[in-house]
Amino acid sequence: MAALQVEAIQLLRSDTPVESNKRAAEHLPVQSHSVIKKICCIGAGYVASTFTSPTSPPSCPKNPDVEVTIVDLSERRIQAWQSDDLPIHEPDLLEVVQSARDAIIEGRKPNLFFSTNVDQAIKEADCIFVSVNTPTKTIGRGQGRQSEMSYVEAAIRKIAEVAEDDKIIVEKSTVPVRTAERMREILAANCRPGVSFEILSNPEFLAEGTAIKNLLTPDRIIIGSLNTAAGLSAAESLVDIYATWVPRNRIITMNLWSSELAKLAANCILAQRISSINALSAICEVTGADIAEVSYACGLDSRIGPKMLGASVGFGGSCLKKDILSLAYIAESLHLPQVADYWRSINDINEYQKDRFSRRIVECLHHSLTNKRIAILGFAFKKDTGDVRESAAISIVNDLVSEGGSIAIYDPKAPDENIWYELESTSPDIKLLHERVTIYRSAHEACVGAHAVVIVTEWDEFSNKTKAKPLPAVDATTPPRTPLATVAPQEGYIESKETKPVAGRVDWAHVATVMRKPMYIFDGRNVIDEVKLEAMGFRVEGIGKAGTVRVS
Ligand SMILES: NC(=O)C1=CN([C@@H]2O[C@H](COP(=O)(O)OP(=O)(O)OC[C@H]3O[C@@H](n4cnc5c(N)ncnc54)[C@H](O)[C@@H]3O)[C@@H](O)[C@H]2O)C=CC1
Ligand SMILES: O=C(O)[C@H]1O[C@H](OP(=O)(O)OP(=O)(O)OC[C@H]2O[C@@H](n3ccc(=O)[nH]c3=O)[C@H](O)[C@@H]2O)[C@H](O)[C@@H](O)[C@@H]1O
Repeated sequence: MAALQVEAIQLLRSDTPVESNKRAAEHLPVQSHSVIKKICCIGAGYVASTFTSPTSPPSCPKNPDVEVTIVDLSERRIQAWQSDDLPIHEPDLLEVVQSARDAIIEGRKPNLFFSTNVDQAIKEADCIFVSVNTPTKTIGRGQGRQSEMSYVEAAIRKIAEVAEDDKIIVEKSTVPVRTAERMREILAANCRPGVSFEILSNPEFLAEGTAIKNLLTPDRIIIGSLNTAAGLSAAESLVDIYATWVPRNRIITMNLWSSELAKLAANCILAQRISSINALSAICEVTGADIAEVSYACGLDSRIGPKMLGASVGFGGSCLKKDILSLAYIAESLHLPQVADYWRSINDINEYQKDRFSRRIVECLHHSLTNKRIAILGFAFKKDTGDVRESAAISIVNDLVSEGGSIAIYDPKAPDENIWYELESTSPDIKLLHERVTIYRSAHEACVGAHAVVIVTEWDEFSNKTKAKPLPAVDATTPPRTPLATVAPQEGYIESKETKPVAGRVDWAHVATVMRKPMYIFDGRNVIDEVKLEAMGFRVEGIGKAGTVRVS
């Protein structure tokens, strides 16, 4: 039997019948539920940032008695969480963590702890969040396509091994649908006699760069459970925790499998919107349509909405690509090849977008980068994070190095070691990479002697647009007075009459004095007001805007 078929049968095999979507709450006797007092979060990565605040004052004064211990196998990560040099860059995160640390000084009971003592934290907790990484597999069957579940499995085995009493286990990591069933099998086979576990799904929807905002005012909290009395009771215990700061109507309980799948679905739909607009950007570049205006026009339809429609050099980050791969693999395992192809095409367009951008740079620079210096502004996969995982910058730098260019990188937050790690693990020639690539401490330094500047991340400091209040809501019955062409569609931006450089931002007039001529800017994020910069002598090539060359 084909391997995939076996897997499909395994995936569909169910020791318990597939629970119906209808909540059983109204059919089951109302049970009292336990009160969660001690939480353990396994995995001290990005998602752990969501555990730093809500259960600790002042953000949530109603939860002062709930203790949270965040554990990790990595001593280095835990030490960083305990210092002022946190392991991740996230706006407002340090203040939140410091506020929890200030508890003792202010006479409050400390309730946020970081530790490498995983066993002890598991033993003491009544609720354990599994927040470990689930990257795409790099070895074995399903490599490059399937989610690597070994970290989740190790965490579950550890819980089974050390737990001495009943626990609620919460899937916080993004996992394939029906993972909870596999967890249940592992727990049942390995736990101590008399100990029982209830598994909930509570996917995380934070976006990096806005983690604290998403935490404090989430669009929704999803809690999935089995439709059993014990499952519903565990879900209610978790609802109680969130309900101390999230309005009750935003906390949605549902069937376990729906919750697991909803997380993957949400990321795939978000990525699908970006690939849709990026596919349209290619049409804009050859027709004279402007992707910013197209996106704005589409986003005004209330059924579509304006978010996640920003054309770009391609989406990055640790999750969108891998979650699409995971969903496609699940579809394939379920013998739904058309469904798998549909989702994979979203990643295909993303690769195409990155490749098109690299080729456009090379073609504009007369098909050769030999003896040419290219400044790369931004290496993180988006602004307000230092995370470089799957950033579009990785393939662009590798492409430009292989074309003979010398590359000068600047990013305000991405750690040098992470930039090197990503480049080295994808480079076809590491020696050449080190000969050709240098990382600089400022955008101005990186631009000295450059033949071209490539903006890969939309950090505010690279933009020459003035950030202003969002555009007023449009009354559908009255046409806007401002002609569309002068309304910048990116949320929160309007055209500025400002000509002087804004403090803390790149001084493009200065950059014009240090670059080689002709001066190209390849704006992979459309953060540049090209009219102003072209007046200074730059040639600006934006995404989805008619440019010098046609790249298909
Ligand atoms: N990064 C993000 O913004 C979001 C991530 N997610 C999902 O959340 C999960 C975690 O993501 P990140 O926080 O980005 O991962 P990460 O890679 O930043 O952190 C995971 C941490 O788990 C630790 N770990 C792995 N196995 C362990 C074990 N057995 N015991 C103790 N610690 C262990 C690792 O050392 C690492 O520090 C993934 O499934 C991801 O898809 C979901 C929403 C947002
Ligand atoms: O599961 C996850 O990890 C998270 O993945 C994404 O969050 P994140 O990857 O942090 O950031 P996004 O804001 O979604 O951006 C992803 C990529 O798309 C790009 N993007 C975003 C928006 C847009 O309009 N255009 C665009 O190209 C960004 O620059 C970035 O490279 C989702 O937005 C979160 O809801 C989800 O929880």
